[in-house]
Amino acid sequence: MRSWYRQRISLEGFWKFRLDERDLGEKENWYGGFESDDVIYVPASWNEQNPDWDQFSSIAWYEKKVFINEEHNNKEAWIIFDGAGYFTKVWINGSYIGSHEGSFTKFKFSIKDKLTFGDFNNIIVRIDNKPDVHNLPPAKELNVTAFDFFNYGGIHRPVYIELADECHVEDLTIHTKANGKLRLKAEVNCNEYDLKIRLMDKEMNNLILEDEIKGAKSRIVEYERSVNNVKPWDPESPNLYILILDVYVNHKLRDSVYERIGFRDVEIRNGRIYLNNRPIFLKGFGRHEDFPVLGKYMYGAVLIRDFYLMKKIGANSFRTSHYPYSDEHLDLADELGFLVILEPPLCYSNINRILNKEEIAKLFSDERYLEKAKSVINEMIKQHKNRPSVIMYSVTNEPPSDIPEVAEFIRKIAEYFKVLDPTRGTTFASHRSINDLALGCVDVISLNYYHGWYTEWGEISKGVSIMLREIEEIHKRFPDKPIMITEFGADAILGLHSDPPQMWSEEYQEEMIRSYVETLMRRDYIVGLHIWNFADFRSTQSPMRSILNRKGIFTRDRQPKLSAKTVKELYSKIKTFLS
Ligand SMILES: Cc1cc(=O)oc2cc(O[C@@H]3O[C@H](C(=O)O)[C@@H](O)[C@H](O)[C@H]3O)ccc12
Repeated sequence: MRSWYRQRISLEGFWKFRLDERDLGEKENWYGGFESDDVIYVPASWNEQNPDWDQFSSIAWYEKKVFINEEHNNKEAWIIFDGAGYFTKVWINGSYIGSHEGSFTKFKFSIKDKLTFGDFNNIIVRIDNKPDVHNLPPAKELNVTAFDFFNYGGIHRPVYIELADECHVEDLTIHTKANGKLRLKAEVNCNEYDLKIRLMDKEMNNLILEDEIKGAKSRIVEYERSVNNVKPWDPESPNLYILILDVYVNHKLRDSVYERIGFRDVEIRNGRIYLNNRPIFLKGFGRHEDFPVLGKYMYGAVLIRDFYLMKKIGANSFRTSHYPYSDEHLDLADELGFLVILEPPLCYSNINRILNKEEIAKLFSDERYLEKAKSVINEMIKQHKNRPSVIMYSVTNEPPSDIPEVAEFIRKIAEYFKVLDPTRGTTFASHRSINDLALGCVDVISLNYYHGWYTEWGEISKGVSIMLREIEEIHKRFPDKPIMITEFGADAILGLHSDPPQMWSEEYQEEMIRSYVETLMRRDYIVGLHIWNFADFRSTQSPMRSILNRKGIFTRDRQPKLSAKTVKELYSKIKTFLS
């Protein structure tokens, strides 16, 4: 939910910063203000802003003074973090405001009672980024993690103060259909009010629908209408509309919020994914939010480059591997017509590095762990539920679901997704292949394969035959479920060449991607291919990685490797709509 009406005070810029490795800050009352000569920029992770902070994965404090005008007195005020973590605590003017766990979802705290209007206010943020096996995703040490990406810490995404009238919209859920059906559910914090609903084209030139609900008294208002002549949203024509909701009390405007929506249908049936009643093929990438110096912040210009590169290469989709991406990231997907598989930060690729089988079974059977997973899923869906680009949820990445307790966990969270959002399908990225016990719990089977890299290394064709045999076996077991390959690829160091193609060379990566795509693109039960990865990204230090994971077909600074040209050629042969 967004607003042009509410006022926002950006807290982007330089903040005072202090490392607190020994956890002294709370005992020494740093929340009232602290001494430090260090400066940091927000938004961006802390690690690469100073080489001395690069390997720092503990507690750090941020401080910034902000002037709040007298005119905002009596308003509702929130401090909103688009993403910070892992564990964030906030104080204003020495008073504790609240805490939040998790780095990749938006969270906010009401601060109106703590602000001083017409004066400066001191904002203090404490971030604890210590690895922990109970974190989502789990980690034991900076370089011993269940996930294959760098454990960046800090205020990674924008933070701001938002001011609204006491009488305001709390939440807005919008459901649409390609035939113009529009359903809306608003949660309004107000006693008696009128609502004005407007639908406009994306450019805001034409008013398509205007309606009113007079004399509403309840907190929840539902509305349904059929809109004539809407243009459906799809990757070829990503037609967006703006839905505006105004709240009036005694004819006076008190709040106005909006969403950018698209009219589209997604269905999974008969072994296919249908968009607007037409079967589709997902061609694209697993991605990361990762960029030099910025860490986990994706600057708008970098996102623009990424989306134009993805378009140029013929991709139509991506997965938010392995955590929900920023609003800006998904705004561009809505705008440029990318189909998104949205994934929460439940990533377990290397969990056996940090827990044994019994410990894994115990963790995944723990009710508190399930509740924590549900909580982050809830936040993720709340934030991105109205996006036309999001067509499906990947409930987890590479869980050890050959263990019955883990399969049961997946069944429960897949069910929870349906409770929160029955309009979208579910999948999860499995790397247990034929041994996975949870493949039947989701609508689409997604498989990650590295035969030819982690196994059958140096022997691509042997790897491809094994992969194909396993997929065919899975298809036999689940003949009605669509299958997509959510990860396949090989590391390549830019400029490393080899004839014949050998591992780590650009030629080996090119041959591996070509072999996988050419083998899989013509099987009619395969509904998507996502190459791992769009671009090189930073990972944990290990003998398996050379600072970066090099499976990108672009480098970390977005220059093409040899395989980029091949992917363009291959993807041009696959149509988005299969009929
Ligand atoms: C050691 C290993 C073997 C294997 O067969 O698969 C596999 C998968 C791993 O993680 C996934 O693959 C990507 C990669 O290794 O490049 C990761 O970057 C991605 O996040 C994972 O989904 C790791 C290790 C292995």
